[in-house]
Amino acid sequence: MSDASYRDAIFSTPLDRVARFSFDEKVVACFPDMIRRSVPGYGQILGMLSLIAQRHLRHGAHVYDLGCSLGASGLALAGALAPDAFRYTGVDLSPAMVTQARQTFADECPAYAMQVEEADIRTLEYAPSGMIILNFTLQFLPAADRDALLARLYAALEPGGVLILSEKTVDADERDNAWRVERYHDFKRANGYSDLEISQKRTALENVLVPDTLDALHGRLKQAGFPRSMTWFQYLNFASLIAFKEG
Ligand SMILES: Nc1ncnc2c1ncn2[C@@H]1O[C@H](C[S@+](CC[C@H]([NH3+])C(=O)[O-])CC(=O)[O-])[C@@H](O)[C@H]1O
Ligand SMILES: O=C(O)C(=O)Cc1ccccc1
Repeated sequence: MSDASYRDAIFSTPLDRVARFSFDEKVVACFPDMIRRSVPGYGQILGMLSLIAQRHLRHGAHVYDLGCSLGASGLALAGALAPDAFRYTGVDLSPAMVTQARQTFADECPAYAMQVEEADIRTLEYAPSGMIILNFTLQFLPAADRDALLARLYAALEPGGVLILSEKTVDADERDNAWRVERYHDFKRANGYSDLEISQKRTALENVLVPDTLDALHGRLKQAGFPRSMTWFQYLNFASLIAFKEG
């Protein structure tokens, strides 16, 4: 069964050497469980994405979902909007994610215009769009590539378009950061992860997921050309921002 989803147990046994985290077949097989148990507010962010789309998208506009993984944002949009309300392009670099996302759209919403491309979002040629979603993706790019991508996305947005940027964040203040990270680990423990799983995943994500501060994220958006951005959601060290291209 291609769309079976398993409980995330990737870091549950002691590993001699913890490899860098990667979005491979093993992660794909348990990804829905992993992201739901590891990202505070993930479901609420997806729910709000479709309400934001309903308010901001002109009828028939194009939506990009960059680093779409299994296409959860696309499914949320298709669950709330009519088939002719939008056209969707999900983009991901992981072949295993792309294969599974395509299958999910074919099974779950065949009447909708849902495309999935296997590509690097840093080099893709962008078509004009009304909404661009970066749901926990920018954090995986080398820091040096982030501003250039955001500037290209600003250019691709139509006047009146919006960018949604969800990210794990870090606090500039060390004590605040320690408190938030400790409560995040409590959140993971409450969701069934052991101390070993928490610690090995933390090692696997070192230098792979490099979080910015909220201030740095707003600064990047300004630098990219966005005259206005807001943090519309925050839960511990996870946040979602909206940036507007005035039209
Ligand atoms: N350069 C790149 N180009 C394209 N894709 C990339 C690149 N780098 C990483 N990715 C892809 O970005 C995704 C990040 S997960 C997004 C969750 C999803 N948005 C969700 O709402 O479920 C975040 C997480 O797991 O925390 C992975 O699928 C990578 O393959
Ligand atoms: O689990 C973590 O520590 C996270 O930061 C969230 C996450 C979720 C899914 C893949 C990678 C990171």
